[in-house]
Amino acid sequence: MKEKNPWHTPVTIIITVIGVIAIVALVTVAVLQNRPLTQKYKYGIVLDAGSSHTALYIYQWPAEKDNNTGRVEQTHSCKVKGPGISSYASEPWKAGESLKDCIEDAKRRVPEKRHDETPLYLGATAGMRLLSIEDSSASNKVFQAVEQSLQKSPFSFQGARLLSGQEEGAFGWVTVNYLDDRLKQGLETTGALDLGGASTQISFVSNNYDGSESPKNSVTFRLYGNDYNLYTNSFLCYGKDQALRLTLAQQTQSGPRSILDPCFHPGYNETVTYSDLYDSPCVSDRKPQGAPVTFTHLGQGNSSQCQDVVKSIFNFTHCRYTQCSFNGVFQPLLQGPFGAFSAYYFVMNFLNLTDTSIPLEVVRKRLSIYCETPWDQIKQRHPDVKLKYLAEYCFSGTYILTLLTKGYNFTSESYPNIKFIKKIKGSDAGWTLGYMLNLTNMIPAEAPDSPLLPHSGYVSIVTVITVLLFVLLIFSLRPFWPRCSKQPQII
Ligand SMILES: O=c1[nH]cnc2c1ncn2[C@@H]1O[C@H](COP(=O)(O)OP(=O)(O)O)[C@@H](O)[C@H]1O
Ligand SMILES: [Ca+2]
Repeated sequence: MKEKNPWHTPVTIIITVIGVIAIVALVTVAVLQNRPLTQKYKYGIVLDAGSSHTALYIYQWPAEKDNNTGRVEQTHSCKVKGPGISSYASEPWKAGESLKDCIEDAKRRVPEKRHDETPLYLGATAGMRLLSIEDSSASNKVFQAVEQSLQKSPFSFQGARLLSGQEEGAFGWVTVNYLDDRLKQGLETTGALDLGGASTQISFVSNNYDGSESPKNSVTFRLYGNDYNLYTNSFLCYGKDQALRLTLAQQTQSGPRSILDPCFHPGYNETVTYSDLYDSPCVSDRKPQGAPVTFTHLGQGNSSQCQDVVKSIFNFTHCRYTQCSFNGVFQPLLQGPFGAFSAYYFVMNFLNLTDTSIPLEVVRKRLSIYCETPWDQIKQRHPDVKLKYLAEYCFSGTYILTLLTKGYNFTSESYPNIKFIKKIKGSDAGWTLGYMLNLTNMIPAEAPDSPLLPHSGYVSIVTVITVLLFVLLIFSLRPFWPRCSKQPQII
């Protein structure tokens, strides 16, 4: 005789069907209710008005998560055509005009309905610092011109201002550590080395620095519940373009008609106007009297002499602190890893020297071979590179190595702690992101509460618990199950 399967009784079938429907309904509700809301983004725009050029950066972040780390990313950048805004001192309105193309570009990149709520900032660095020293009324006019132009944009313009060297250094450090997710996790931080055209910044956290020695170099932050005591210094006139002026001024003090420059390739030959060379507050007080109108700048390609010339622009004679970098500026002991960006990266990348596991001695040797290569050969090898950049890479490479080792005291042992970087996770390393995070209060002082589980973990746990409850329910109904007897049934 056939035994009747107890699972096939109407009661169990009904319980099972209801149970399955309940599970599906429960999980669906749980998933839908807690699903991350459809990704709506917010945007922010920062214009970096550097000494050599201006660049516009667009950042975006999920609208619901303003307070979470590692969520703001750069989606686009636009390079403004022409020179930096400080070059428009004699025709300020052109500084405003120059920004228009990149603003038009940004209007297309940011969804139209977000335009009026998107903050737009302009920060100017060392080029404008120099102009404000040289001619403060001209610098005010340039700021007025760019403000007028940016106010016309549909974005929420928050002002154009001059960043202090301290801010430039500190925001570069915030950017690097934010993008590396080091702040929220309270990890050891990365120092920031920024080389511009007119100034250069060094910023790092050192355990034996509490800010009491040379307070002007100290910036304190409380970020995500951690306190940071940052050392930062900006050297005005030690960006690579002004540093080149310093070495040329050094070589033209007697007002010669020509100089044989060890930092330029053999065969290099250009005419330079004295008034152009000395047209910067970094060198203007040293203009030789009675010099001719021009001098001939000849290349010699002698690396060791180039190192000597470059070294001579640093002053190591006085230090009223326990230790100094150069020019009497306090610097605590170097500590931890460093990210070196902007012109550090451009130059070392061109020279194929970004790999810092190559011993410093080998790096120096390769650079000297490069510097000694005749100018004609260099031009032939790099027909697509802008001649102004190409002519200066030997000087710039030598300057970078001298600044790092003689200036900041990196050694053969600590050199590998430096990484030459352009971008971190798709965003450019530089002060702009840190500046925007600060002005939009996007990094909280205290750690935000985070959900216990990620969304997927939450869904899995809800599902498992529901299934378990259902099985328990079935078993708890056992007394009501139809008897399943082994005895032959009477039909
Ligand atoms: O492709 C490149 N090769 C070499 N140098 C570059 C390249 N792009 C930018 N630079 C240099 O990077 C530096 C950027 O400085 P910036 O304009 O930000 O000045 P600042 O930070 O001192 O105000 C300038 O010296 C510029 O010439
Ligand atoms: Ca810069």
